[in-house]
Amino acid sequence: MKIEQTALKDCYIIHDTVFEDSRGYFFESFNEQKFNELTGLNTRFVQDNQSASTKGVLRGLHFQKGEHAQAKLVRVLEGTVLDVAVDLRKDSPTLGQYVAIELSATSRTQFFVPRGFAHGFVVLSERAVFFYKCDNFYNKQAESGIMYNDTTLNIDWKIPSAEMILSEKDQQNPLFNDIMKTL
Ligand SMILES: Cc1cn([C@H]2C[C@H](O)[C@@H](COP(=O)(O)OP(=O)(O)O[C@H]3O[C@H](C)C(=O)[C@H](O)[C@H]3O)O2)c(=O)[nH]c1=O
Repeated sequence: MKIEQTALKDCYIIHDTVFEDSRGYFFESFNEQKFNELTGLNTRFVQDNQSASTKGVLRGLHFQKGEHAQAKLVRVLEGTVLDVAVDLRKDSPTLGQYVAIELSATSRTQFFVPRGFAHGFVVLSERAVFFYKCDNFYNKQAESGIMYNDTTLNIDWKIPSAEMILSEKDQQNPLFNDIMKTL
């Protein structure tokens, strides 16, 4: 397992060590000791989530507020997505900046999104199965979001908005500048 820093503090790209042989492949998809040693964090994940989506589906940008904030370790089990993490940490010098990374079942790359970030992804392949570990439990009352096409964030999602499929909820997410007033 190797980790790669990003421009946003504590937001890491993880490259797993894959053992391939004539049968196929094996890799440790998560090892708490190695993860915390390499990141210097003390993360304990408590909930795993999985979703399947067709091409163009955009889930996000989502986050949970306050004490219910979640760090997420995300990866793709099938297909390809563009995954995006936005820094919402008020004291961060990179507040409002984002990292976008293509994750796929073939690359097996993982992406760690710390607490204090909004997170979302858009599906680039015909179908994608998305799996992620969370270090805090789901709390519906603490859920919040930001419009994916907020011009302040100016995220390049790589596909036209006309091709995107969003939930009713995600079509009505607040804007970054408005939500930051509530945090
Ligand atoms: C997130 C979550 C949802 N749910 C229920 C609530 C709804 O009845 C249903 C679908 O929820 P939602 O439409 O919010 O699912 P996504 O749009 O995939 O939401 C996720 O999207 C992006 C990618 C994220 O990073 C978040 O973890 C998460 O918000 O599952 C639960 O029961 N537990 C949960 O942890």
